[in-house]
Amino acid sequence: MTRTSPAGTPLGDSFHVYDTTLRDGAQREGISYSVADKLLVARHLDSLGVGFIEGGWPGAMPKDTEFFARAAAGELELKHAALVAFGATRRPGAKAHEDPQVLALLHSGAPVVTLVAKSDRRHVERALRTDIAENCAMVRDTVRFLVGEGRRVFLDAEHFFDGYAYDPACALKVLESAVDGGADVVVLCDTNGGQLPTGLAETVTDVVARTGFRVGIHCQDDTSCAVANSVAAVQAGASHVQCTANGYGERAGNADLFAVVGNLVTKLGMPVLPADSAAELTRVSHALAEIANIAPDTHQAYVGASAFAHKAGLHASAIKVDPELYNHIDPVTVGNGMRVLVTEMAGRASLELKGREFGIDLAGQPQALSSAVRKVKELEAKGWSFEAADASLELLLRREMREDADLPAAEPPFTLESYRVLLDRRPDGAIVSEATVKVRVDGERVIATAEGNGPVHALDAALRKGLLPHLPWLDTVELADYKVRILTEHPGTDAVTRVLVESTDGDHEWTTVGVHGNIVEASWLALCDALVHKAMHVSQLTTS
Ligand SMILES: CC(=O)SCCNC(=O)CCNC(=O)[C@H](O)C(C)(C)COP(=O)(O)OP(=O)(O)OC[C@H]1O[C@@H](n2cnc3c(N)ncnc32)[C@H](O)[C@@H]1OP(=O)(O)O
Ligand SMILES: CC(=O)C(=O)O
Repeated sequence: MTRTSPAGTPLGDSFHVYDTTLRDGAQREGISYSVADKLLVARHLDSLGVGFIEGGWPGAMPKDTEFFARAAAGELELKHAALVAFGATRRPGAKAHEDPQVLALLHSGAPVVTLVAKSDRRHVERALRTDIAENCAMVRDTVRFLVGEGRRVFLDAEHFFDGYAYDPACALKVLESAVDGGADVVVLCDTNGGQLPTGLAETVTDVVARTGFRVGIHCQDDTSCAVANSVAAVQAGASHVQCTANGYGERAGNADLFAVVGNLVTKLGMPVLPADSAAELTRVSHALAEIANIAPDTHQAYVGASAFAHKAGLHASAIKVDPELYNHIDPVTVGNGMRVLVTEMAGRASLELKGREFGIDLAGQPQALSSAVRKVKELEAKGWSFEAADASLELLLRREMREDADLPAAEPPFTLESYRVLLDRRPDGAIVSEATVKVRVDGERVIATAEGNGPVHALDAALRKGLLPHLPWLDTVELADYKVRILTEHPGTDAVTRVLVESTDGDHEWTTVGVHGNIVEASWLALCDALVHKAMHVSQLTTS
């Protein structure tokens, strides 16, 4: 079922994108938001245009209570979203208007409250240790009290799918009690995350048909189907979808907001966010990963750095004709971009496309192209890896294209005569490396020696010392990262070392690779490529 407004404008209250990053997302092992983090997350989510932001459980945790207090005091001005306080119904045998946890929800100042309630008879009887009638009274009373106080109330029916399979009448009674009390939406929760899309959709269809209630969906990701389950629920009639940024959540997580919204917008044509928001999905996803202090998942659908990265040569050959042939959407729609990766799986098309990224037109150079493909495959078989080392790949391509007089030289601005590295263990236990390099630059023979805290550091320092008077731009170049991997995958042959060097000049970063049986030589090769790459771009700037 596709719900679109005729004008393509956001669906507003007829469809809810409900974010629970700050509550369910915070239940992920390893996440601990400060109050300032929570305010920042809420601002990002609001900028995206989600309808509801569940801020946490006021009264249960001091940080959540403070978050709502600071939001109410003016630190959180929401343009799109309504702030939601989450909490449980009154306790069995208590009065809603006297239950301190219910009062904390009211006093949070949030205009919307989501109450969690048991809807599986086994939970009611064994975990809550009460009967169905009292459970339903807890729901009805608490909703009615909060609605009477002017709050909009949603009900999260915990363990709904398991409960409905076990005792449907009991599960439906809980929903009826909520609606009787004045709840706007009853949210069917796959709390244990064990559902699969077909069965879950059947239940949603059934509940919508039997009750006519406005139904929402909340899916945990224990079968890795949270996104599929959420989308299936929407197709079956749910008009409120709960999800979290990047799928953060209890155990295996929750439905990923960016994939759920990506699917609803681009596959079902449902304008569930304001018009420009889809293009912000990638940026916001990465910003929220940063705040959670979790490295972004590069393979995340829609927003991951690899979501539109193509490695196989056959893919590239079709993409060369038309990118749509191998992309399920235009990546720009969700603020992402397409990349072509060059590895041993590359063909001529991969290198031609990659060349375009570097500003090199290889289309009319079939021989250079074939020779570059052969070289990439040979080197990758020996342990080189170009997919993470664009700068070395660019140099390789330019060297293959050396016939083309218009291209800047990819030749080193210096030539090596020799280098020597010494390791000195001093009497106090300190280990110091010393390197001497002998190079030719500007027709001069230069000999330079420097110390460093390791052989590669010393080598880098000696090279810079010798070259700096001749190549002043070297002053801006810094080694930003250095990664080493020992490759032992070729049985019967000696291990080789792969070194990746990331360099920066303050404006740009570039990565180069070196492979050799000796770690110092592997590092030297990567360092040289880094400097040659910079030199090439300096000469490009001065000649253009
Ligand atoms: C499915 C979900 O993810 S829902 C969100 C769950 N989130 C959290 O639990 C995080 C915040 N929780 C907390 O800080 C604490 O658990 C609190 C403050 C809520 C409760 O703490 P305590 O009072 O010490 O109780 P405790 O955590 O041991 O047990 C929960 C109690 O709530 C009761 N309870 C559970 N669900 C409900 C409900 N839907 N309505 C009313 N009471 C409930 C339990 O029966 C239990 O009661 P008991 O103390 O009489 O045994
Ligand atoms: C409410 C909730 O987080 C759940 O049922 O999983």
